[in-house]
Amino acid sequence: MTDELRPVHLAAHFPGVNHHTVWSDPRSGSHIDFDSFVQLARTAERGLFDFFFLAEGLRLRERAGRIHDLDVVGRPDTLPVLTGLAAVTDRIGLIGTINATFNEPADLARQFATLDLLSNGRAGWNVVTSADAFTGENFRRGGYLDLADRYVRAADQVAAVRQFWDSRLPCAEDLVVRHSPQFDIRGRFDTPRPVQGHPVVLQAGDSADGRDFGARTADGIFARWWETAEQRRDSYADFKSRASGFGRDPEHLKIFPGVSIALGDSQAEAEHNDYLIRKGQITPQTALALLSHVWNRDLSDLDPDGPLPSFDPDVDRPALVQGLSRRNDAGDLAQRYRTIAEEKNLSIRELIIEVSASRTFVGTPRTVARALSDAIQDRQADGFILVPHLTPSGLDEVVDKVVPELQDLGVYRTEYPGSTLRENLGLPPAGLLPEADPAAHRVGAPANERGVA
Ligand SMILES: Cc1cc2nc3c(=O)[nH]c(=O)nc-3n(C[C@H](O)[C@H](O)[C@H](O)COP(=O)(O)O)c2cc1C
Repeated sequence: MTDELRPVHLAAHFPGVNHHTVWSDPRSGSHIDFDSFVQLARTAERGLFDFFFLAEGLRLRERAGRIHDLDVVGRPDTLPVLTGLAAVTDRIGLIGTINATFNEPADLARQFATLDLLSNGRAGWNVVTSADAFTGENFRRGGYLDLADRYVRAADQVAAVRQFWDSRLPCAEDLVVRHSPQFDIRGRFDTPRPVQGHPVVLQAGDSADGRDFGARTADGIFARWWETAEQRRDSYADFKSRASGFGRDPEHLKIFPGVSIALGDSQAEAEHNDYLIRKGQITPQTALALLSHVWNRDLSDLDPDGPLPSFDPDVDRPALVQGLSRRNDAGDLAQRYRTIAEEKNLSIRELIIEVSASRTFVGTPRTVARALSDAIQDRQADGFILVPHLTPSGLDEVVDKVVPELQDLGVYRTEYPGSTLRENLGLPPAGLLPEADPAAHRVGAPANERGVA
């Protein structure tokens, strides 16, 4: 890799509860069969991606009290899937999104330590707060936790989990004690220490509190990909300066926005393909569902090929769509939609297709590789989480055609540089690392063998 150029990192997002999949494409496969997870993860590993990524949706979305019939209907639980993938992959990182709101530190610490052990140091946890009461109703405590407390608990949760990871084998010295507003723990950890010391922690959540939490605590951010280059630079710089403000080296906080790629043999063909993909994603019903979310009104009776509604969004009533972050900027967004629709004479569906374009890199493998690299050199991101429009074959072309171009540009690895996810991401060691001597893990080994002073 060329020294002066910043490297491009890539990750693979397995599509979940969303409208990214083009179901009308005959190549669309199952989002539930384990074979689909295996195929996508192995493709990403062939492309030397840093990690395979699973988002989390703990409750199917609903609109006006009914299941959102355009979503994938459920999916297998994150950690068992990643654990299964650990057995059929060798080098790629495995990052799972798990909320910090409804779980207990001892459980999370055991689960991610185990994934790290079984994958030989490839585990990562994407921390989300998912604190809407609707999701919370699935759990023992009901709605649970005001918005204002979400990140208080998340910070406490991650700190407690790391405390467990840092504790050693059962012995008197290693009581895990934590008395905090969220937890009252006096326990012991029964899982061997993670290979990475601390598995990698990402964070997703974009409010000021969310950004502060991520900048203070995480190794990386699953970030939004803003519409303009200036917004992306600002957002990137904001995360980095928050990290510096917390006394951290900003290079140790990696920014990974989620983006898509549409390819063609010429720019014109790529643009045509991109339009077909977005048209396949934004079906007439999806267009109306997305507009209903912004307007906070049920607009399913409108004509998707007709104009935007003349009335304004209803920002005062309870959220119509449950399980999806509410648009706090609905008034401004509706105004923007109107301006674009009027300027370009677009129907509802055409407008939603138009505004969904900003997340996609469109071009030939060569121009897309250059654009990805340019965004990294321009400090808009440190890497990308690629969201394919097809499962499980949606990254084949990227790996076969874009990765070699990135390598040609001198911005992409030709082999994995390390053996752990932390090493491959260029992150420093964290937490207590296990002793080289496996006997040190033996229960009953003398304290000095276990490294306990
Ligand atoms: C890029 C991104 C990805 C997210 N992915 C998930 C997810 O997979 N599961 C989930 O429950 N919440 C997810 N969230 C929601 C956040 O955890 C959080 O609940 C939400 O963004 C509201 O917090 P905020 O006000 O700090 O943004 C995601 C948020 C962002 C910005």
